[in-house]
Amino acid sequence: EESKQILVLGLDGAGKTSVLHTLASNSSCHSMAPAPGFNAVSIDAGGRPMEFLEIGSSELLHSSWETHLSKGLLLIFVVDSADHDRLPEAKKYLHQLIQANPVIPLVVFAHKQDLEGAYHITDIHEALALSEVGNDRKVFLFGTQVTEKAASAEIPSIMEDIKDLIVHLAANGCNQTQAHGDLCD
Ligand SMILES: Nc1nc2c(ncn2[C@@H]2O[C@H](COP(=O)(O)OP(=O)(O)OP(=O)(O)O)[C@@H](O)[C@H]2O)c(=O)[nH]1
Ligand SMILES: [Mg+2]
Repeated sequence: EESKQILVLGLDGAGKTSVLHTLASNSSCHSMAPAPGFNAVSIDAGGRPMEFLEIGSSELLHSSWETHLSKGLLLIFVVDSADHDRLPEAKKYLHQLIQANPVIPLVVFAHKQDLEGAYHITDIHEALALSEVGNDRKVFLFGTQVTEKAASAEIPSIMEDIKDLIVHLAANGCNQTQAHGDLCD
C-alpha cells in the first residue's frame, strides 16, 4: 500500500522548505529529493513516521499533482504574508489545488509574520477566501515565522502546537474513502 503523504505547497519562495525544517527539528528525520522540485521529508512522530512532500509550484503544471492531492492526508499551504502583490496568485493556486480533493484537511501557514507589513491572519483569511474552501473540509490558519534567531534556538512553541495538530489530523483526518463512512463526524 502506498504511504499517505502530507503535502506542503505554496508559491515559490513562500517558505515551504523553512517550515518543513522547523517541523522536523527536535525529531529524527531524513530527507531526500525524489525529483527536481520535490523535497520529501520523513519525520518521526512518536515512533510513527510521517511523510511530508514539498512540491514546487512550477512542478504542478506538468506533473501528477491531482493524484498527489487526491491521495494526500493533509494539505499544508504556505503563504508569504508580506508579499501582498502575490496574494491573488496564491489564492488562485490554493483554490486550484483543493478542487482536486473536496475533503482533504487544510492547514494554512500565514508565514513570514516577522516581516514589516505582513498581513495578519484575518487579512490572509480574506485574501485567500478561506471561507470558500468547502464545508466538508477542516481548515486551520496560523501566523508563523522562522527567523534565523529562532532557527538556532528551540523550536517555537507555536510550531510545536501546529506539529501536534498535524500529527492528530494525519492520524484521524478524513480522506476520500473515509468520507463516505462515519469516521469523519
Ligand atoms: N523573514 C522571513 N524570511 C523567511 C521566513 N521563512 C523563510 N524565509 C526566507 O524566504 C526564502 C524562501 O524560503 P524557502 O523555505 O526556501 O521557501 P520555499 O517555498 O521552499 O521556496 P522554493 O522551494 O524555492 O519554492 C528564504 O530566503 C528564507 O530564508 C520567515 O518566517 N521570515
Ligand atoms: Mg523549497
